[in-house]
Amino acid sequence: MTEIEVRGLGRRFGAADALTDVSFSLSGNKIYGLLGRNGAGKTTLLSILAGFERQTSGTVTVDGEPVFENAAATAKVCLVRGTGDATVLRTSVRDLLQFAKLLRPDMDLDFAKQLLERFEVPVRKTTRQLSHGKRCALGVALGLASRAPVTIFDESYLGMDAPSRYEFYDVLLAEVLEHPRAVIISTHLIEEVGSLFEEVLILDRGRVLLHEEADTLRAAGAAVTGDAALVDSFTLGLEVLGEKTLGRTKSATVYGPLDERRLAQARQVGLDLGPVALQDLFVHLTSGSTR
Ligand SMILES: Nc1ncnc2c1ncn2[C@@H]1O[C@H](COP(=O)(O)OP(=O)(O)OP(=O)(O)O)[C@@H](O)[C@H]1O
Repeated sequence: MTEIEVRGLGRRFGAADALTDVSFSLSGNKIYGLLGRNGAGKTTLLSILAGFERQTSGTVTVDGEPVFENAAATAKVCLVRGTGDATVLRTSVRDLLQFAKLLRPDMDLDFAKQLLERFEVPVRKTTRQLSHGKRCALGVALGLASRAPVTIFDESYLGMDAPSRYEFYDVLLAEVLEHPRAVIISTHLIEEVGSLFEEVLILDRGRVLLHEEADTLRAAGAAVTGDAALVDSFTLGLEVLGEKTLGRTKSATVYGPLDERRLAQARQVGLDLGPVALQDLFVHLTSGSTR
C-alpha cells in the first residue's frame, strides 16, 4: 500500500504562486478525486507528485522517498496528462507500447493491447495520425496497463467520447479491484466521474480547500426544498451554500450535518431533503475563486 506525503508544498512561477503551503497525506489504495477550478494548481501539483517538475518549497514523498530525480520513487508513479505525452511522437502505437514496456517493466503489455482494441485505437498508425480522442484513449490505456502503484489521470480522458469514457470508468473499477493501487483523477467532469471517488481533495488558488472522504462529503450537505418561508426558517443557523427561488418554492443547499431533530423538523413541515451532488458542493465551495 503506497503512502503519499505532501508537506508545505510550494511552487512559484516568477512572482506568482501556483501552490502555497499544500499539505496532505494519501494513504491506501483508493480512487482519489482532485478537484479545483481552472488555474487552481491541479496540474502543477500532479506534475510535482510524478517528479516531472521540482517544487519551490516543501517535500513530496512516495513511501518515504522524495520524488524528484529519484528513479525508485518515480517508477511507482505513472502520470497521464491531457492527450498523453506520446502525442508528439512519430512512432507507431505498436512501437510505442514496446517502448513503454522498456520504461515500465511492470506494465502489462497484453492488457494494454486489449484496451487499445476495446477503445478501437489503430496500432499501426503513428501517434500523430491519431485523432485527439484516440490519443487520449492511448494515454488512458497506457496508464491503466502501467500497474503503477500510483496512477494519475490528469484530465486525460476528457477528449474521449461519452461511450469511451464510460468504458474507461468500467475498466478502471475492474482494474483497481483486481490490482489495487492508488488512482488520482483530476477532472472537471465531476457529475460523471464523482461516484468513483473514495476521497476528494479540492484545491483553491493553490491551497488545499478541503480533503475529505467522499462519503462524508456527500453526507455533509443537503438540498432542502419547499415553501420559501419554511425553508428560510429551517435553514436559520445552518451554513447555506446557495439558494434558488422559483415562485414561492425555494431550494437551499446547506452544508453541515443535520441531526435527528432537524431531520424530524423537516419531515414535520413537509420539506423535501435530498442529497447534494459532489458537483454542487464543489461549485458552492469554490465559486468566486478563480485567478
Ligand atoms: N509553466 C508555467 N509558467 C508560469 N505559470 C504557470 C506555469 N504552469 C502553471 N502556471 C500557473 O500556475 C497556476 C496553476 O496552473 P495549473 O495548470 O496547475 O492549474 P490547473 O488547476 O491544472 O488548471 P486547469 O483546470 O485550467 O487545467 C496558474 O495560475 C497557471 O497560470
